[in-house]
Amino acid sequence: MAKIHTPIPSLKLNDGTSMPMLGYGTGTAWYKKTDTGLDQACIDSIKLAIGLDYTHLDGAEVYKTEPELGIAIKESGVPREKLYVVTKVLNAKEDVEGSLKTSLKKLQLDYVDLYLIHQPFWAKSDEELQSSWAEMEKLKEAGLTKSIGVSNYLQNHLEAVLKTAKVVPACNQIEFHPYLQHPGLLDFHKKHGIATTAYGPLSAATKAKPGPTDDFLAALAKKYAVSEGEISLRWCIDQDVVPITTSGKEQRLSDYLRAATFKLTPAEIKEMNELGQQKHYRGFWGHIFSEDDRS
Ligand SMILES: NC(=O)C1=CN([C@@H]2O[C@H](COP(=O)(O)OP(=O)(O)OC[C@H]3O[C@@H](n4cnc5c(N)ncnc54)[C@H](O)[C@@H]3O)[C@@H](O)[C@H]2O)C=CC1
Ligand SMILES: O=CCc1c[nH]c2ccccc12
Repeated sequence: MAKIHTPIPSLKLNDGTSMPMLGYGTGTAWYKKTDTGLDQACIDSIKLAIGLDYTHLDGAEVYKTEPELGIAIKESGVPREKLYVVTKVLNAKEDVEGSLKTSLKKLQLDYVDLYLIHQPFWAKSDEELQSSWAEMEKLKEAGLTKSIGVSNYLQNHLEAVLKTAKVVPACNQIEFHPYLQHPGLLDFHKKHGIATTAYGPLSAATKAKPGPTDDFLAALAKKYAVSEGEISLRWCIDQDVVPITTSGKEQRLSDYLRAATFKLTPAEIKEMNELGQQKHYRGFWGHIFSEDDRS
């Protein structure tokens, strides 16, 4: 398949590093409940994504796909430094350094670009959030990761971390789409220089349908001659949010790169946001977040 050569833009993070503004995720479509051995389809899909020019690769220890990610990176032939590799520790109460070292071994890498605490819900107190963050700071200092960040943190979790942090989290990876816009949390991120990365970015165009954005998504897709998925990705990028998507389908992966080829107008973003606010949808962690956690 021919490559689309409009480069994916990068977002400058608060530690001076740059993050490619479209990620390929190895979680939802490839997640293994139990360790069933290497998944060749997952390896092939990651290699395909890298071949298409996806450089931002999102993993996590809990997905059990780090070995596949490591093999795909090796076999892709793309130099390590051209890739942006992310992984996550699920429960930062335990040995965070040991978790990262295990992940690096599985990934066959010396360092990751970004290491995230996957979620804050293991912590029973602010002190636990703060001491786990201090452990993350040591990993950055040791060069095992270029950047450190968090995922699924609410404003109160970030406030606790920031009280004692020497390094401000580089990003917070959250579920983000028109039906889950977190306006308060995004303002807080901006105020503190924390980048937002988005999982579930396609939700309004896929599993959260039908909904109030349906007609507008369709109209924008027609206007820009792209799919509703690409509109959803661009809606993130135009708000400085980095979407992480995934697909086992080559055509979809290739098409998503067209999100780099156009720009929504401020009026279109405003209208999408207003329509999206008429519905609430959360696809992940719903058993843990309360219905009030929409900020
Ligand atoms: N930090 C966290 O707690 C979480 C992180 N993630 C990360 O984000 C990545 C992407 O998350 P997703 O929710 O999968 O992102 P997404 O919203 O981009 O959805 C991608 C899924 O939608 C499906 N899809 C695409 N086009 C479609 C269409 N036209 N009709 C129907 N279905 C379609 C794809 O097959 C794929 O399974 C994960 O792989 C993982 O790396 C995901 C969930 C939670
Ligand atoms: O990262 C979020 C999605 C996900 C996929 N598999 C698991 C297992 C445990 C927590 C979250 C997830």
